[in-house]
Amino acid sequence: MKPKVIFRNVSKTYTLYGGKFDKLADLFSSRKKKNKTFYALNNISFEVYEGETIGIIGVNGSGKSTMSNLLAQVIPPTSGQISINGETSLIAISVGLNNNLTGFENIELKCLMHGLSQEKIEEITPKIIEFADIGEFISQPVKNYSSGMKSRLGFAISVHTDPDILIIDEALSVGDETFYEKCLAKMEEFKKKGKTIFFISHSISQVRSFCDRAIWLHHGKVQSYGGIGKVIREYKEFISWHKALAPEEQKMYKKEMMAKQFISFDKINNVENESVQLHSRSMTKKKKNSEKQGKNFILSVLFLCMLVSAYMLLQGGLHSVADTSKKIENTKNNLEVKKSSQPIQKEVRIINREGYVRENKIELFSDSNKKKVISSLDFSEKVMVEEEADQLYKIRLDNDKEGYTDQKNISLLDSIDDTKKITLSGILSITPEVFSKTYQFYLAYINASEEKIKNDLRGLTNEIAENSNKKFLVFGNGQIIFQINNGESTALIIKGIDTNSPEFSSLSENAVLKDQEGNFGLVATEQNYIIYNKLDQTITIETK
Ligand SMILES: Nc1ncnc2c1ncn2[C@@H]1O[C@H](COP(=O)(O)OP(=O)(O)OP(=O)(O)O)[C@@H](O)[C@H]1O
Repeated sequence: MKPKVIFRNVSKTYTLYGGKFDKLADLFSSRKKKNKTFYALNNISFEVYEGETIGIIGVNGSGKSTMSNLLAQVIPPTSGQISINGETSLIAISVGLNNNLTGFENIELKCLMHGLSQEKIEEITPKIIEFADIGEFISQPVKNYSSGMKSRLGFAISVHTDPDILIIDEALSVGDETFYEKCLAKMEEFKKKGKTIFFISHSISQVRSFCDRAIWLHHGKVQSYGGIGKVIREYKEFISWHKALAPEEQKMYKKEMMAKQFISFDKINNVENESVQLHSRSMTKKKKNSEKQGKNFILSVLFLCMLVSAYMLLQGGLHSVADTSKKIENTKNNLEVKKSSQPIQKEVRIINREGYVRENKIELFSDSNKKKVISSLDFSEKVMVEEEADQLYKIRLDNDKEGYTDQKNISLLDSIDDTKKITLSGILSITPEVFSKTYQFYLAYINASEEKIKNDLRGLTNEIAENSNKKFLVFGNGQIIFQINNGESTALIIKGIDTNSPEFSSLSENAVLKDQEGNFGLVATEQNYIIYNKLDQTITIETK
């Protein structure tokens, strides 16, 4: 039988920047910063056949969504070969639907993208609407939908366009039980037709009940691959081992694993400290022995060793790395699983107000225990504060990502003292001439569509995409940049600001929000917010 999907030594790397300002500095300045390359997936190989249902499991950040995006050909691999024989369709909560279009329009658009004729679209639209079952919302813009509704519509469209390969990324986790059962029935129908399904889920019971085989991803590598029973057993063993570690050991383990994702595994294989490997490895590793050790690699290993030594010293010889390994081996027999004490009921206050990040590079945690950092936020990033409990805010970002951060890191927008107003025309002397002479002309294009900016403005010299939703349009010698989010300009960035002038001091004195070090500030004018970044000598202008 011919494989439907083949992955051969596939890797996906990302360049990690310190923050949006670092990225801008790197893109536009001649002084290049040293940014890190991160392996989200490293050297992945497998084959999947017609009619198979493959579960993809792994803890947060292990590479599941990266894998689903590669499968759906939404992103290209950095290296290796992917061969896909058939039409793929990805269903994920935040992917594939255009937020500004209505449910109806999204149906038409997605069907057209799948190459369906107008006649076929007319035939299946009522079926999609019936399956999605979101009532009147079908004629509302998708941005007004709950995540459950998005998932319903996404699933309904995808299964009705009849793809050969269906990729379901956590999309069923937000639906209710009736919808979940309806989806399962549809997936069974798919299986019977001999179609291939990739099912990415945190729910082990869903994966077990539905999949034939599974791939367990762990820190960007295939930790186990094969029959569903075997893979789930190994994964669960790992989870119990990990849960039994003390919080400090968990942190240490994660740090070590992530450090490996920053350098080539080929290099690391030669000197990999076996003591931190998991006890149950079933996959075969390709050994490469003759790699030259580069300077960076030696530094990284030294750094790792220093970290380990420092940790062991601090803990007064708590455990050696070898001990940790033994501990893994003897998890079930010797380790006492720490029982959490009675959970303390925290009082939750509903906030639902917009806020600004008030320090640069604050940590966003995945849950209120603050164990896992999921991203870092830059000064002045706008967030929606949903609730507060125990001086911790639960916040939502523009891309619908949610997380927790300390209350002190966020200023609620309506609590910002907006009275210290200054005018934009009053600070033009600190901006480069190319902007100050015709600033009103440029300002008129904040909130304009990308298309309009490109049509109307001359001198576009560069276009830099940060991801599928966000890009920068660079004009002239790079001093005028429009930030585009989802096809619309959301901010105008001016580079080459004179930060030594008295006008800049007055700008910073009037800041209604400032970071502690005084490098970043937000200033309110009658119509705009101006965010200055002293380090990069930029101001970012947004409309209020
Ligand atoms: N565009 C990106 N730039 C930088 N790093 C990224 C990017 N996308 C993903 N990553 C990183 O790659 C790793 C794998 O991410 P991915 O979203 O694939 O994990 P996941 O297993 O789907 O996580 P989760 O279960 O939380 O959804 C993570 O460490 C993530 O931070």
